[in-house]
Amino acid sequence: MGTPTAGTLSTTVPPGTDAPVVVDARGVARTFDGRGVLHDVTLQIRRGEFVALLGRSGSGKSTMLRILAQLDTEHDGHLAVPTRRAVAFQDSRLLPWARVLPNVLLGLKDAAGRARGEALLAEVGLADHARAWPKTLSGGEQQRVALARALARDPELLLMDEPFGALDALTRIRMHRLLRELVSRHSPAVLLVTHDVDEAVLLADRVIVLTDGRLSLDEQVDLPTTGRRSDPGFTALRSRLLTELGVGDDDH
Ligand SMILES: Nc1ncnc2c1ncn2[C@@H]1O[C@H](COP(=O)(O)OP(=O)(O)OP(=O)(O)O)[C@@H](O)[C@H]1O
Repeated sequence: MGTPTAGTLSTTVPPGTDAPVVVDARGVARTFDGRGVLHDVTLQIRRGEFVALLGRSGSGKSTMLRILAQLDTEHDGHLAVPTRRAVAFQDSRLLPWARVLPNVLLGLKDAAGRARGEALLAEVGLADHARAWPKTLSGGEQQRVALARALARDPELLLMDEPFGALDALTRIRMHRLLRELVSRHSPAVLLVTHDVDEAVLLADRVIVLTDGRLSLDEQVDLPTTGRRSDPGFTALRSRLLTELGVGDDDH
């Protein structure tokens, strides 16, 4: 159970969870031009755990994600992450000169990988768009392809940075549903960076908050997976998180 604290919080896993640790970050710190952006971040994520990372703009969320993705290795502290990891960003980053299926299969060399890629494209409902060019797809469809591409790598760790940030509200709801299905089927550990408190509480098993580069809250989401929004605990947790982010309920 997490408790809001002012200083650095060492994150722990729920009691009784004995799944192996897939992300082990201890005392991670990052400075840019002498300015501290992340300070002493300690975070463990276990196999199959879905963690949402919230924080105000500039709190260091994307910096943390880039470090976990090892796109940024210029940090201090200890970090262990699995080799099999995948990243999805707000823009789908599909290669414009390759059709949809080749985008999903990019870098997958063996037959099993290619079969997994084709199956994933079907799972995101886009098998009939296999030969389409990315630019002919809607934003939501492009994100579905990006998800298929990420999961085709059979990642132990799926890192997502505001993947639904540019989508309209209805498409976002459909993407939430799809992501939940995909994650329960493929069980990667997930770190989802989001601005959206509702998205975090709807999707995650655990929510963490970065405040000025420090983990300031770490809380299990103890809510049923279906009908979550209508559970009384939903509003309570949402409200605690908004307070932690410095936004009153009335402002939202
Ligand atoms: N490559 C960089 N060079 C210099 N400063 C950087 C660099 N990357 C990030 N920063 C700074 O680090 C701080 C945290 O940035 P970061 O992108 O991690 O925040 P964030 O929480 O993801 O914000 P947002 O929600 O607005 O995307 C910001 O002040 C940003 O300007």
